[in-house]
Amino acid sequence: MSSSMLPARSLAHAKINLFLHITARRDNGYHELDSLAVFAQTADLLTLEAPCPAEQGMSLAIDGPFGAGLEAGSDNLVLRAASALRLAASLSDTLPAWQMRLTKNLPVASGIGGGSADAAAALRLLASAWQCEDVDLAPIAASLGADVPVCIAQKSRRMQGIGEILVAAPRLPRCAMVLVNPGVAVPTPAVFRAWKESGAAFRPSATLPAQWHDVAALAESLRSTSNDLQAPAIALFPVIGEVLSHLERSEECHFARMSGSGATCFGLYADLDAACRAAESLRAQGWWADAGWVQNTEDRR
Ligand SMILES: C[C@](O)(CO)[C@H](O)COP(=O)(O)OP(=O)(O)OC[C@H]1O[C@@H](n2ccc(N)nc2=O)[C@H](O)[C@@H]1O
Ligand SMILES: Nc1ncnc2c1ncn2[C@@H]1O[C@H](COP(=O)(O)OP(=O)(O)OP(=O)(O)O)[C@@H](O)[C@H]1O
Repeated sequence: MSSSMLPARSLAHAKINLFLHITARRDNGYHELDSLAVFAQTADLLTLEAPCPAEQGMSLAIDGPFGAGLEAGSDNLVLRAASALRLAASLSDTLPAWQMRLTKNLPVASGIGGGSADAAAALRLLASAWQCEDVDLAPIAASLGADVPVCIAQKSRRMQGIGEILVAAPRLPRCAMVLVNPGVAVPTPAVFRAWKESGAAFRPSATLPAQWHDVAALAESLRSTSNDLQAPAIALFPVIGEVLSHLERSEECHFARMSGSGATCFGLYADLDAACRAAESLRAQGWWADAGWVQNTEDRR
């Protein structure tokens, strides 16, 4: 990448699970899923600000509304992604390192895959900066976390296996979405554990049509699916139930559910103005709320 192309930026969009069925458990303790992941308009922003000599090493600065409290050390998924790419692509130690900046707009540990989206953005940007675009990012992504593979392309996808099997999603209608987070950080392993301890049965994969023509049809289909992690997450964090009732009562909301392992919940609307009004009333509860279009739907590719 020439310095005239700097800074290089990538948006890391929030991933939302419209449904999530737990279909099996692997010997390593991970769960097999059937899930429909879509991407919200709201996003973190990752920037490659400047190259620096290799011996200085990669560095990460973090700002943004959810930046405080997020460590910028080697455990950060952005730096873990950089190391994993270097290793997998057998890159020379003499390649320049980068000063990177993460603007953290998405709540942390909130079921919308913010850290995974950041890791995927780092893989995309650094593969270009280090001119190794021909390296297959999928296995590197999978080694970083179950949600990272789907965040590479940031397109609506059916996620299966533990998240590494990505298949085409039905065609989605133009759809506005509200995201609401009540400010509790939810550790994903604890919610999977609570699901297991509840004794719930595995659920079959969902049966979906090839497309949905409008939000009402999408909502009708989603009612025959489930987020199997929602009940255990509510048992651990009852405020999630309150968030859902507020969303369900908002005007013109077709459907509300928790995403991933929570605590963020989403509402679906045909109209962006209705979604913006709902987000405003949810913010009045003291919660983080965002309204925007679902990405890559029929008329928004
Ligand atoms: C709940 C989802 O967000 C749905 O998209 C993902 O399945 C979780 O993705 P993630 O946060 O990237 O997950 P990882 O960081 O790989 O795993 C965190 C922990 O969640 C549990 N885990 C995760 C994914 C999965 N398919 N089965 C699991 O049991 C495991 O206890 C694991 O140790
Ligand atoms: N760049 C990052 N952004 C957010 N969290 C990060 C990052 N790097 C490391 N982490 C750690 O990863 C954990 C999960 O964060 P993340 O925000 O991705 O959770 P999540 O939204 O629940 O993800 P998922 O929906 O994939 O389960 C947090 O405990 C956090 O400390």
